[in-house]
Amino acid sequence: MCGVIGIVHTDETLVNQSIYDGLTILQHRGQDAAGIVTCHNGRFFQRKDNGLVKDVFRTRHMRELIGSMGIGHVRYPTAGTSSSAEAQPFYVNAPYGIAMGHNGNLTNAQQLRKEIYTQDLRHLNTNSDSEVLLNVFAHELMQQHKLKPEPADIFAAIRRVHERVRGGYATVGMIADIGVFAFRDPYGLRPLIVGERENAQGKKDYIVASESVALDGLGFKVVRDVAPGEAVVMTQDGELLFEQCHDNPQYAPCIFEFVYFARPDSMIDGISVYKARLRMGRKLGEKILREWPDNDIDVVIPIPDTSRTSALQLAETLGKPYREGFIKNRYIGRTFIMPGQQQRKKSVRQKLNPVGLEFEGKNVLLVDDSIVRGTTSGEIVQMARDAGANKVYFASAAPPVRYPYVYGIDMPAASELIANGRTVDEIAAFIGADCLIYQDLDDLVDAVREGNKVIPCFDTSCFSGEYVTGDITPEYLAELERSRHGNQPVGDEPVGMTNVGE
Ligand SMILES: O=P(O)(O)OC[C@H]1O[C@H](OP(=O)(O)OP(=O)(O)O)[C@H](O)[C@@H]1O
Ligand SMILES: NC(=O)CC[C@H](N)C(=O)O
Ligand SMILES: [Mg+2]
Repeated sequence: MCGVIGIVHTDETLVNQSIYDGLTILQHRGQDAAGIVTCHNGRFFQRKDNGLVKDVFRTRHMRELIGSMGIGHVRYPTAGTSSSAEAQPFYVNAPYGIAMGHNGNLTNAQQLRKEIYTQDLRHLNTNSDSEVLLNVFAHELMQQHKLKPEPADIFAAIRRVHERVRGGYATVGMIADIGVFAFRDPYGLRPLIVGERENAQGKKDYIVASESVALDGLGFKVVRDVAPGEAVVMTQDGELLFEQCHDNPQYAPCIFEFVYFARPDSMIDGISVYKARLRMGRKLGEKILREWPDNDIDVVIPIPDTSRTSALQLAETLGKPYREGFIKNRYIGRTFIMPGQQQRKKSVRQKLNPVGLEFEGKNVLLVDDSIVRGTTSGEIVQMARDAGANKVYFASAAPPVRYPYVYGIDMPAASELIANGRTVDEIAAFIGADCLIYQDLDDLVDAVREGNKVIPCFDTSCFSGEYVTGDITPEYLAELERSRHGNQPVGDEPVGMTNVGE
């Protein structure tokens, strides 16, 4: 899950610091690479590389990122490789000069790649699906045949993008000397929200970002979420224009954003992530009371960070004490989005350490938001036992993850998923828990949907195997598994156009 951001300052103050700060707020969506492109007098200025935001941008880079509008990206690779050549935003010079950052995953990238070479006569320099998306957009904008594009031309090009592209995409781009634009796939799989604030000159500055927390942190007020299939253009002249660019959009946001990805203090599609997680905890607690009324749980312990919110409410529902039995090393990031199983496994032990007195002689219920590869749960159950727990029970606020995810979360191989082909008892045995309780899918959907009943459904593909885009075949999944199993080694990098002279 990557994070995207675009800002236009209409009073012409520099935008670089705002984008940097926004990317820092969105860091939880991607820890592998970061990039900023700004625009000044029709020229783009770019800095991108592998690393966290604080490491990629030094003062010398920030000084050179001039201009009052810009876009930024934090990356968690889900296609291509983790090479710095695939850090975003990407850039093409024709037409006009366009830079673009993408959150999501295209499911017809291979087909588009061929079309781009053979029909559009354009060049791709990396294995990234985001570079594909940019080139489709650029080609379609070129087809409008304008010396200077109007917002209507940008919307027309995005309409064509929706016709050609399949998959998940929340995209933020910038056209030199024109402005920032953004669009969301016709299912709204990935989140995207627009905000505005008054600047010192009494004019409006505009922002578009993956999550509302970025707006909060930078002092912007929410205008609204970008609707599925919709696009927004924010010009340097101070215009903010929305247009629906798809004939048949269908709201089906990814439910995993609410389970794990998004920050709890974000609002996505009108739903408070925090409240959704509280409801997940309550529903899971009610299930435990229903199915195991005479349980002998002494204490509820969350596995930091993400499960804290649901674990708190679960404990309250059970009427059991909630204790912070694991202390998280604040300098270690999210393990699930790290590339490579070895790094993920090592990081769990470095990241979490038990407080012995919360475990000694007790029957503990450990709560996590989800169990995906079982990297965290396997290690944690053992740590609880080593710390002296009597019984170790485990609860997951999400149902078993049994199917690959194809719209922008890196779980491409069914064989990597601990719940694939295993019963709940087998999973419990695998992670070494005395008992394992999963949330039911209907309860998860209800917990999220209660926040905004207007949303008819969610993409629940990793739990249900039902893919909302309707184009995911067993052959596609087999090829995906073959190409991405275990994450591609960085040594397989394509030779991309990298930053030089740093
Ligand atoms: O079964 P697994 O493959 O281990 O994946 C699931 C775990 O990974 C995530 O934690 P992560 O450390 O990424 O982030 P967090 O600190 O936000 O909980 C998630 O919250 C689970 O704890
Ligand atoms: N997590 C994402 O949104 C990834 C975007 C894009 N597919 C990439 O791999 O760079
Ligand atoms: Mg976690």
